[in-house]
Amino acid sequence: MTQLLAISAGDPAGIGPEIIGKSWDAREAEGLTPFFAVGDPRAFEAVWHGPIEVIGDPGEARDAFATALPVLPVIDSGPVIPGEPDLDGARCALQALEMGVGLARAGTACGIVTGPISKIQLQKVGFNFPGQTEFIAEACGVSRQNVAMLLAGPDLRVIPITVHIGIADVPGALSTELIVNRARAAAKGMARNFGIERPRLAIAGLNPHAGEQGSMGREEMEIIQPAIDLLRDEGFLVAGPLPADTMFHAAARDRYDVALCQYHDQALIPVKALHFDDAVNMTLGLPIVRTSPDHGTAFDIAGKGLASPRSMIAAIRMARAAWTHRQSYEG
Ligand SMILES: NC(=O)C1=CN([C@@H]2O[C@H](COP(=O)(O)OP(=O)(O)OC[C@H]3O[C@@H](n4cnc5c(N)ncnc54)[C@H](O)[C@@H]3O)[C@@H](O)[C@H]2O)C=CC1
Ligand SMILES: NCC(=O)COP(=O)(O)O
Repeated sequence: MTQLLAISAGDPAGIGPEIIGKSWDAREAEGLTPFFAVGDPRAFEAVWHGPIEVIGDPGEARDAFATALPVLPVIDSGPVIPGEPDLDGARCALQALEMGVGLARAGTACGIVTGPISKIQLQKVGFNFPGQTEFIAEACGVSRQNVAMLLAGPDLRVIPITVHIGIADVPGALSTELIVNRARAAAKGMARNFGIERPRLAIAGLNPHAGEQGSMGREEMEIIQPAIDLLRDEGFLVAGPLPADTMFHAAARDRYDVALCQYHDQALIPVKALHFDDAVNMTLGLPIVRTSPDHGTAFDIAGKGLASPRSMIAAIRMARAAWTHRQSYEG
């Protein structure tokens, strides 16, 4: 029997508990695969009025799911004030993440959907990672160079090659090796999680007009084109380096399955402009399925009942679909 999905609640003062509760409300209308939450039950009670069943073991979640949101409890986060994050809440978010990843790695859950955390809050309690992506990679024994952060919406999939670093550090962080590693993770991840056997990769330039033959920057000639040549030698279908300003309109998007972009906002601006409501963040290159909504903690609206569960629902759906694709990919 397929195990249930684990959903870590994220920061208890953010919108994670509300969108998980709303996803449970929508379980029948949306045909969602059963799931259980990992977090502080009080964080759910503070923002959502649906039924909760505290479980002692993921094995209890299947029966509970029909009538209540099953919650596997973590340490008590203390009083939860939506929109006001604190260190107890950050510890609680970290424990939920650790437990959820552990359950997915053990096969006790069929994958993990991570609720939004505040990176700065987590770092205050000793979390020494740029984000959940790198934490999960390390927990799974995979180098952070060999995973790829995919943001996927109905009409566009993107991967940032450099991720959570300052823009001034981007040129120095780019290397032919990094681009090749991300592209390999992208290609394998498309086959394994989406059933796209020979994905078409598009790789963006860094500079205006993709450098215009070196007149506006040399990274395309010295770093990006050599990566593309290596990837083509390995048999991958790769276009690029493409000028970033003309690769995201509708006709251009039809020519590739996933776009690899040189830095965070080059990738995330187009996908969030098109699909903020229902894009999903998936980590490619892991032995486990991991998805997440595309948005953050939204402390500004937490506890007001305004949070949309659309991206969380899409993340639940994508995790389950990826799990199914993996069964046939891995035989
Ligand atoms: N996967 C994750 O855990 C992510 C975490 N973050 C963290 O979130 C925190 C806040 O980041 P921001 O840049 O402010 O981005 P954000 O996504 O939290 O919020 C941006 C804007 O979108 C709105 N919004 C976000 N999700 C919404 C939803 N489901 N329904 C309705 N409105 C929604 C917010 O109210 C806000 O106005 C940061 O600490 C960041 O580290 C950001 C992105 C992803
Ligand atoms: N901007 C995307 C993002 O912050 C995702 O971070 P994470 O999934 O690595 O925590």
